Amino acid sequence: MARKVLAGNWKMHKTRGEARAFVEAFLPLIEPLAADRLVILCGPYTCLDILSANAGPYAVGAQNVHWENSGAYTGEIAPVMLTELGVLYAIVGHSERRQYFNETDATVNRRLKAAQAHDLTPILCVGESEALRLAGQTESHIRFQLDHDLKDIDLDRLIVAYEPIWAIGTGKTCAPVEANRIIGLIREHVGQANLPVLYGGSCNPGNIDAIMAQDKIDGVLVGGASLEVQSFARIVNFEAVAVTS
Ligand SMILES: O=C[C@H](O)COP(=O)(O)O
Repeated sequence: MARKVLAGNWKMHKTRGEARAFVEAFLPLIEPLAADRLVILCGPYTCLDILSANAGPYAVGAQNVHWENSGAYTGEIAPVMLTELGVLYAIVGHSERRQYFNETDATVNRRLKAAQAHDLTPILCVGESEALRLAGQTESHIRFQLDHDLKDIDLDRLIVAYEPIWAIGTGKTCAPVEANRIIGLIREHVGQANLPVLYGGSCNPGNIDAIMAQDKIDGVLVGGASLEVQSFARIVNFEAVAVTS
């Protein structure tokens, strides 16, 4: 049985001390972890060793990864620097990277390849802006991203996250039924029946059960609500409920 993925993306939050305090308080709330769940904590680079020291009930992820293993790339992080710290996953192509740091589908593709070459499982983020959604271009935009980002990528070692940009950090969650529909389209377009596809965008303790009740959603990528211990623990401990409509 494929495990449900509950991934927290701390973005540029938490000092080392704060990360240590989070883990100490978090572990008792999620252990013993149900066998059908995989928890991933994607902290800032400066916290990865702290997260790794306590890994087991959860796995450690990074928020990006470069395509070279060394070189004159100021501010970047190499795959081997992450694996040396026990990192197993790396978010690639997050909309904040695309929006603020000029990530393109070409660089996203290079990062995905490098991650896989070094046994990091990438979590590729795709999703449309509000303008694209209003223009009726959600599906075509996502298909374009997938076609370019996933060129020559091993589809057996990949997680995709559908993150509508208009739902990120806004409190405007995509309706679970609609997220389920888009996630179904993503899996179909990629052509990999067992591809894990997550939803991301204003997930919180109040909506997690409804999101996880959808049949095509394999988990969530959580930003703001993963920063607070009780909140992320409630998300990890989501209650599986049957879809009624
Ligand atoms: O990577 C996480 C997403 O950007 C979602 O962030 P959010 O849960 O704060 O909306």
